[in-house]
Amino acid sequence: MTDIDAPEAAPTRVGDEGLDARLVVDRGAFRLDVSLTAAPGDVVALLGPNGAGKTTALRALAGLVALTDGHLRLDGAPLEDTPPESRPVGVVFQDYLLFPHLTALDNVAFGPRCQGVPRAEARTQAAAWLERMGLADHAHAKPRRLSGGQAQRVAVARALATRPRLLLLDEPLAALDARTRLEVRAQLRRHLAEFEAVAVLVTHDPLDAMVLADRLVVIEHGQVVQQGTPADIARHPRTDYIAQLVGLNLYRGRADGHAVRLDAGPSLTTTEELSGPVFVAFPPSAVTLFRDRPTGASARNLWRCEVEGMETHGDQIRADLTGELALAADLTTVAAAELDLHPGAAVWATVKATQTHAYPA
Ligand SMILES: Nc1ncnc2c1ncn2[C@@H]1O[C@H](COP(=O)(O)OP(=O)(O)OP(=O)(O)O)[C@@H](O)[C@H]1O
Repeated sequence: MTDIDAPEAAPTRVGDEGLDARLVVDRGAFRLDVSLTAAPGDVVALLGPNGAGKTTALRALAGLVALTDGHLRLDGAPLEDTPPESRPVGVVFQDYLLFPHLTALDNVAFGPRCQGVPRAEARTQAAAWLERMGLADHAHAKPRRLSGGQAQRVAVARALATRPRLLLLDEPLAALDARTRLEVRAQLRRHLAEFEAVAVLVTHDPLDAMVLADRLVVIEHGQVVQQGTPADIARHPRTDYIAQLVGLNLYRGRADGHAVRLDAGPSLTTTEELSGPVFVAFPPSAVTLFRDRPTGASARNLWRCEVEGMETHGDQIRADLTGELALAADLTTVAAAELDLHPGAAVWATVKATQTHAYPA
């Protein structure tokens, strides 16, 4: 076909390379309806609260639950009717599910063996994967002799050894203690960066998602509520769940120049000049609290509140406030003691316009 014959507005076929899916799954009263596209090399994190549907989405991609509706294409090939074991998909489960009676090497060789690779060749490939994962010394260890971090890497090697076109990771770091997690997270990031096909991971942990993924897809109640780069989402959260996740106070309102009339009641002054529906966000650390109405302070961004609850984070205290405006405020334990903060205490809360950030809703 010449260029002249080419249809002018041919839609870009995302699905020809990489993942193109609309996953509709009914589970009793719950309906998952999530569209996902990703190019080879992309690492996508599905993030969301408990029961949002993340695992259901992953299981639908793996073929472990059937689609009620929608489609699933990988590199242009429809997969809806392909049984799980025949899909070019590698899965790393939360608890790794290594075969306890096989060595690390044989666990990893298992995948290529199932694909018909002769035994000796499968073991050579497995040894190379373990070497890449820094596990050459543990090739002959059984899973019970491996640490959590090592078992996790064997599970990743096992999934990668089948050369999947789609790698699925279900809470890949959840079983690890905090210190191991830090180390394994960094290693996993490197391996995912080298992986040339699509990777989709499910996590509760915003830090895992932000470190490991190029793109976050946030799911709530079975639907995608926001997607974008981690930086985008952290800057411009569009739901309460995401705002909490990234540690911001978030409000909806209507802007008229620098003034935003919040849906929650009061007005707020921002540095941005906008008009129409907006979000306004600011971090809890931007809030200053007073017991008495600050004298000489302008009435702008000053609200009468009451302390509803307090939580300690290291030497910081996060106070949850209700009243004219519900907000979270961070202050040092010293400041909290000086203010004699306690649940039920009446306070004045203020935030500088320069510390707020408004963006179109
Ligand atoms: N086997 C099942 N039968 C019926 N409903 C189910 C089944 N498994 C999950 N659900 C429902 O589907 C919804 C989504 O569950 P899912 O496990 O996908 O959420 P999730 O986002 O992975 O949650 P979590 O973070 O808690 O693992 C929930 O409301 C759950 O009750």
